[in-house]
Amino acid sequence: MFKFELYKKAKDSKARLGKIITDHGEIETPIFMPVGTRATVKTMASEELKKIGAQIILSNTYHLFLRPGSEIIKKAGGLHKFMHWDKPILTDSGGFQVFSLSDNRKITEEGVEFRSHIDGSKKFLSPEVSIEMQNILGSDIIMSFDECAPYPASYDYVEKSMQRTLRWAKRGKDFHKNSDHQALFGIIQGGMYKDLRKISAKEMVDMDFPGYSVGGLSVGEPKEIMNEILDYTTDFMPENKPRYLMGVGSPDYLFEAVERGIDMADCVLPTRIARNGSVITHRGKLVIRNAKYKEDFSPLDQECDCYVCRNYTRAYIRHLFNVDEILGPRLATIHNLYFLLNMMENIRESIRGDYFLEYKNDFYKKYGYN
Ligand SMILES: C=CCOC(=O)Nc1nc2cc3[nH]c(NC)nc3cc2c(=O)[nH]1
Ligand SMILES: [Zn+2]
Repeated sequence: MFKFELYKKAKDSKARLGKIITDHGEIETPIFMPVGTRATVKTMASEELKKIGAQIILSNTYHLFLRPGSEIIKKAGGLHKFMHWDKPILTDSGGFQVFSLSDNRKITEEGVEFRSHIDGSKKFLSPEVSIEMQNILGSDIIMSFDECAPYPASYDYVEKSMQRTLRWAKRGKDFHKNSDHQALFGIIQGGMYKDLRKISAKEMVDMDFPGYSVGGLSVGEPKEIMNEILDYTTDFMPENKPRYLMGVGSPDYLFEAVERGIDMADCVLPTRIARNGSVITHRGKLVIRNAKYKEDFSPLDQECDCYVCRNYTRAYIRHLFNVDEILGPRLATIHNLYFLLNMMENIRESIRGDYFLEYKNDFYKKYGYN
């Protein structure tokens, strides 16, 4: 099943409190979703993800389509069993990955021909192939096959791309049979052009998807433009369905998205920067390899109660990175994920108690945002 319950709308912004109910459990929103590109949130076992409070994780259809391939996932009984994760999973359509990972691709009305970035072999993705693969993965939320227009892009290019993405969405919806167990989201495109965003949103809403994403953002555009387009677009999205913004994951971008009515977000950032020693704390980001932490026996973040901050010191974690010990990236990943998941819990509390904007401003001041 798939249901979204809207609990509360903030008084001071478009922030809202909700709950998504799926076959594999419930998700309190607003939510941050850790990314597990190749059926693993890098360095994390699924039990550890549960312990730090992850309610839902992402995985990428494009990558799993190439390796291990749909046959093996099918034999494993689907992605939940394959990776031993029994909570909700969201998979992408493969669109964004094809456009960002493989070169010499050819986009036609039918779909996208491309060469695998692994072995250069010819591959083809289309709305139907993408839905079929996501059906095999068995994820609880699946995405329409779309084109994320590059930034910058001409009005004409974005208009044609957005119209094709609408036709692709319709084909995917008609092809998808398992909608009681796998909710197919529509993806609103339209680049940085408000009139195209309005058309895309209205046409997508007319197709009556159970949830919607705002695509084509966080692609290098200035933050102000992203916020303006996002604020404009969410006004055309139904209140009673989840709203998902892809590719957003630093504290400020998450606050700004929630403030503009977003319920779900994902990003590789917190786990990617953790692996090279960048740690998110309440006082800003710190680079743990820095020599100044050599004899600093305090926790990564004084105000964090995660497993790492309760048991390990900056000096020790700096040492691990300094000698390239694999425990270093693991501890930094646990902390960064916990930090964002816990921040989202605090955001939900602040909406519940009608002090979201105060919480945001306090957080920004301490973090050192302008
Ligand atoms: C993974 C989620 C499911 O999304 C899709 O199946 N398609 C899709 N993914 C995106 C991912 C993005 N990441 C960023 N910045 C890091 N911008 C993004 C934009 C899109 C987009 O327009 N479409
Ligand atoms: Zn911590």
